[in-house]
Amino acid sequence: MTPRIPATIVTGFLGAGKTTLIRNLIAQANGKRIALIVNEFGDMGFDGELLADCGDDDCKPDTVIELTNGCICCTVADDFLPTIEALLAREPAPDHIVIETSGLALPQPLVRAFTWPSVRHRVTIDGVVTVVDAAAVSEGRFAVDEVALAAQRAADPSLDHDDPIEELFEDQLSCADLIVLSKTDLLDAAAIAGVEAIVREGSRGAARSVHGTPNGLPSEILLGVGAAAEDDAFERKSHHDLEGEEHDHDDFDSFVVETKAWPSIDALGDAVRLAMGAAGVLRIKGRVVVTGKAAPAVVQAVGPRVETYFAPGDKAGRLVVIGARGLDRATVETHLKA
Ligand SMILES: Nc1nc2c(ncn2[C@@H]2O[C@H](COP(=O)(O)OP(=O)(O)OP(=O)(O)O)[C@@H](O)[C@H]2O)c(=O)[nH]1
Repeated sequence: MTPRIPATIVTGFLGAGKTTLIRNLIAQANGKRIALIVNEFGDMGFDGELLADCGDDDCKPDTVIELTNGCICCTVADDFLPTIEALLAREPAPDHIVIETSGLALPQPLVRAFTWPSVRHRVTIDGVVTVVDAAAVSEGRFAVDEVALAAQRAADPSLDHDDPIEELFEDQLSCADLIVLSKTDLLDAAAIAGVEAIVREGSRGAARSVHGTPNGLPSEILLGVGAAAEDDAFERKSHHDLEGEEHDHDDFDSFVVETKAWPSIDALGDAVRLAMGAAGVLRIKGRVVVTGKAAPAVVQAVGPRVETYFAPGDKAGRLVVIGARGLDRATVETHLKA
C-alpha cells in the first residue's frame, strides 16, 4: 500500500501569523514538494500571492491553490474536496500538503473532510497547527470583558451576548495538535506566562505548544507531528456542534479598497492606522503603490499594530479590509482613499 500523504492544517485568528509561518516553511522545503491550499475570507487573495512569491526562486512552493469562494469550513464539500482530489490525481503527487485556513474558519469541518472515502486512504492529517497571537491574547482581544458583559446583561437581558471572536478563538485552540504562540517577542515573561495559562486551559490534553518567532519555526517542529487527526475527527467539536447550530460568517464582513498611488510610505502608514481605528475593523492587508518607488509597499495591520514595508510583488493597489459585521466602511474608505 502506498503511504498516505501527510497534510498539515494551519489555522488561527485573523493576522495571527499563519502566512508568516508557512512562508518560512516553504523556504526550508529543500526539494520536498509542498502543495499549498490557501483559503481567504472574502474574494480577494493576498496570502496566496505572498506565498507564491517569496522573492527567491529557491523557495517556491510546488503548487499554490487559492480557495476564495468562501470560508473553507462552509465550502468543504463544494470546494475543498474536489480541490484535494485533483491535487491527489497529479503526477508526481506532493510530498506534503499544507492548508492555510481563513482566519475566520473553524478547523473542525475541515478535519472531518479527511474522513471522506476518496481522501482518507490517500491522506492523513499530520497535525492541526493553531497559531495563537500571544500579543492579542495578552491584550484581552479574544476574551469577553466580563464586567462590561454583566453591565450589558443588567441593562438588556434579551441581548445576544455570544462573542463570535471568542468562540472562534476557542474552537481553533481546542482543535489543535500543535499550538504556536506567535508574537511572544512583543511580550515580557509575565505576559507570556499569562497567555500560556489561557492556552493550556483551552486546548486538548494531547496538544503541545511552542513559541514562534517572526522568522517562523524549523520544519522538524511543524511537520512530522504524526497526529492522524482524522481518527478522532468527530470528537473535535466546535461551539456550533455543541449548540446544534449551523455555522455561518454573518458576524463578519470584508471588502476591498482600490487605492491610487500614495505620496509616501509614512502617509500610507498614518492612513492605515486611522482606518484601523474605525469601528469594527480587525484586519487590513494588501500591497499599494508609492510614488517614485519601484517596489510596492506591503500593508499588514492587525489590531493596534500596523506595519508597512517595501517588498517585491505585483498586483499592487488594493487593500483587503476585514472586520465585524456593520463595520464603519465609510470611515475606512475616507482614510484609505484620501
Ligand atoms: N513581531 C512579530 N510579528 C509577527 C509574528 N508572526 C507574524 N507577525 C506579523 O503579523 C502580521 C500578520 O502575519 P500573517 O502571517 O500575515 O498572519 P495571517 O495569520 O496569515 O493573517 P490572515 O491570513 O489575514 O488571517 C505580519 O505583519 C507579520 O509580520 C511574530 O512572531 N512576531
